[in-house]
Amino acid sequence: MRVGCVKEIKNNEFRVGMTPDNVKNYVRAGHEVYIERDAGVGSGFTTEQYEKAGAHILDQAKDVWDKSEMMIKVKEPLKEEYGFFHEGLILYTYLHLAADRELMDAMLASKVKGVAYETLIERDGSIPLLAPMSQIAGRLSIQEGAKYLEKPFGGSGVLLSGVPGTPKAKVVILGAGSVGTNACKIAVGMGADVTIMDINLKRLAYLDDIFGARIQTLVSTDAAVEAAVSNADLVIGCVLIPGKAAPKLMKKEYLKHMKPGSVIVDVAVDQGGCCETTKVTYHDDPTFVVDGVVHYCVGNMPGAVPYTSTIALTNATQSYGLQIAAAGLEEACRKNSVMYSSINTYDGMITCKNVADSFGMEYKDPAELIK
Ligand SMILES: NC(=O)C1=CN([C@@H]2O[C@H](COP(=O)(O)OP(=O)(O)OC[C@H]3O[C@@H](n4cnc5c(N)ncnc54)[C@H](O)[C@@H]3O)[C@@H](O)[C@H]2O)C=CC1
Ligand SMILES: CC(=O)C(=O)O
Repeated sequence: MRVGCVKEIKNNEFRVGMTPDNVKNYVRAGHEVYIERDAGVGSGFTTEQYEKAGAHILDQAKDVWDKSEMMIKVKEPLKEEYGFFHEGLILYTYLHLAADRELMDAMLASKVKGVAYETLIERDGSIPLLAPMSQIAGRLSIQEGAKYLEKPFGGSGVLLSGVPGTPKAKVVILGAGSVGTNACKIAVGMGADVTIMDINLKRLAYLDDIFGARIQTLVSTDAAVEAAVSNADLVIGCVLIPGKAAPKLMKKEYLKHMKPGSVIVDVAVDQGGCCETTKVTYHDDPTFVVDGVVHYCVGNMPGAVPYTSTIALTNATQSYGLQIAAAGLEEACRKNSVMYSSINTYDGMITCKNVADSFGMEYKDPAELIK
């Protein structure tokens, strides 16, 4: 298969979809790989390394898109890239379509086969292509939250750990999945007073086993969320229903009961966010204030640590990518049926139920389309 990888063009996005090591493995498997010049420099990989690994280097992104039967990216394509779509192209990347109607319409119109990292669900319920970035975003969420609690950054001036004789900061984490668990780990490590909430009792039991008496676990109900966040210094929003727009657990009215200068990091912003007041921000201007509460809503948080993120992401994406390249998307799904869950658009149809439901549109079962 002809496989391509372009430089990411999202604001302050330095990750790349393939490393030189990945290129080597695709080439070894008999595929042709096309890389845009300088695609990997932000992550520390030179064009010479890609060339040495066996890639064809092209100067223009358009040429890479044109050559590719499968495009391996990190972030959802931006408007400037929609014109490069062509019928039958396999687009293997994060898509987050429930939060991006325009992208979905462009993919349907051009009959792109959209394979979304974030909806590939393994038999045990895990989301292996989302997990590594969730681990990173979860850890970063506390780092960023701690920074924006500092007075010069608009925060209330609370140190997460406190010091002997002062209160610790109260951190409330909404969602106890990959992001939540990693946020919890760092917040506990930094000595904060941590509460983590979820609707999944098994997840709460797991965290209780891991962290013991160092954290408070709570079932997430409207009343429990309202009570917990009204005392919080830092709220991390990280709930997910794969493919769907995030549920709005944090109502605007709750902000009035929060302390001025407290901080919300809405990691779930890529699925529309779990706060009513969330709007997308970027690394170059990551925060805004509503009712005295600082909001950090960056949709590509791992892009800030591209060296770690690119390696972590491609460690996970390579094996599924190689399966697609070897057999074609259809045969790869027949051989490994979990891959159906990753197909969001196919031949002009929406093939992820939660994406279709988010827009009230028709859903087609990919397993029926690809027999
Ligand atoms: N902004 C960024 O840069 C990044 C954002 N993310 C996003 O973070 C979000 C969370 O991802 P993961 O932790 O990997 O997902 P996950 O599936 O591991 O965890 C989500 C948790 O939310 C819980 N949940 C669902 N509905 C809930 C509700 N009503 N109340 C309380 N809990 C509820 C689920 O039970 C689950 O435990 C996703 O939207 C993901 O795309 C992930 C990585 C980077
Ligand atoms: C999950 C995602 O969208 C990201 O890592 O940017």
